[in-house]
Amino acid sequence: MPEIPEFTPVNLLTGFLGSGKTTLLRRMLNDPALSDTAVLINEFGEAGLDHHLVERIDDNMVLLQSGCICCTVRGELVDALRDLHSRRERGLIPPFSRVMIESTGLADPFPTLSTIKADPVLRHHFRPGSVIATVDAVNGARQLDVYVESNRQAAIADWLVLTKSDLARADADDGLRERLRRLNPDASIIDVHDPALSVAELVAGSDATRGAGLQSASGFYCEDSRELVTAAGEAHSAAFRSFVLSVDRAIDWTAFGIWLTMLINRHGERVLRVKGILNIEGEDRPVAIHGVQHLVHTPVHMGGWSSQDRRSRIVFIVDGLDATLLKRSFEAFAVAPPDPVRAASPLYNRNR
Ligand SMILES: Nc1nc2c(ncn2[C@@H]2O[C@H](COP(=O)(O)OP(=O)(O)OP(=O)(O)O)[C@@H](O)[C@H]2O)c(=O)[nH]1
Repeated sequence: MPEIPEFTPVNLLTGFLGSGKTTLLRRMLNDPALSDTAVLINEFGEAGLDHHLVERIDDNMVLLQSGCICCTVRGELVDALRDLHSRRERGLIPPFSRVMIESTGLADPFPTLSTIKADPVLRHHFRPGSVIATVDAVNGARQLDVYVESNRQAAIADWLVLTKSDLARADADDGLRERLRRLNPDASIIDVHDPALSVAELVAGSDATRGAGLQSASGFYCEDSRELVTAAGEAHSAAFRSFVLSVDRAIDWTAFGIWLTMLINRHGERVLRVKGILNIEGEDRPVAIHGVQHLVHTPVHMGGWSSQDRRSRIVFIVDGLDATLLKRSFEAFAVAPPDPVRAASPLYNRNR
């Protein structure tokens, strides 16, 4: 039975879209040292997938959806934390001694942490814990150039965890580290593949560095989307949109692959994130797909379906792309048509 601290630390796992937050969270939750962790997952989009991708769904896991934790769903965050505390007090859920929040890839960490300190109930039971920010070694430099959210996340972190160094050019890592060091000299920088990385240390953090992070970030503000100012101070109109494509029928893998490749080749810069759980023809298990701008990760077979709902769902977060056109092209090219149509279609007979 874990010891319940007087003030339960609330750790924040932040980092830009697709930078590896859920992957790191899964690793943390698999570590016995962190088994007594309640988890709040916040996603920017119409349909959250991360709680499926973590492949752990229980009473100590809460999904905060349909908005960004630092602005539109801040009230939901307060309610969720109060509810977790109340259910723990009444013995309705397994006791937990820390909370981990995985924020959206667009969230400003500062309002989330200040919410915990400002709320009249929460501040008696919880305290801000360490902030862990994942930074993608492939896309991170460009994201820092263009998206102010990425700078805010890195500036407030106690730990900057470099991800995807295995996919990046060897020299990309040095430049990125240097840049992160200038942005946040107090943070510890570690590569996610470094054998010395201890997830228990990540959550321990230090009050001293956290205080510095909070102050340096206090001038930042959050907009859920739309008009933003870049780190360089230039006006930047970022039309972030999130939408989900959902399909009842099984998807033809070849047709889908061609469609996705064409989309990324043409519009990769503007596809900030694509992630999906797909029901592929001839496969019993769901397949998870991930893309971040021009980088498409190797698809992964998941353990199994978590419910009877076997629809494919693909979440997009785009910057200035027309969702209607994208949906139309998806339906035209990527969705497996019913059998009689398929038989007559050269596209769907390819590679068979
Ligand atoms: N090769 C490699 N792939 C990684 C690494 N970290 C994450 N990925 C992959 O990157 C993709 C996105 O990872 P996620 O963990 O879902 O990223 P995220 O930050 O949670 O994404 P959002 O919640 O959408 O912002 C997945 O395909 C991961 O398997 C890494 O260090 N190396």
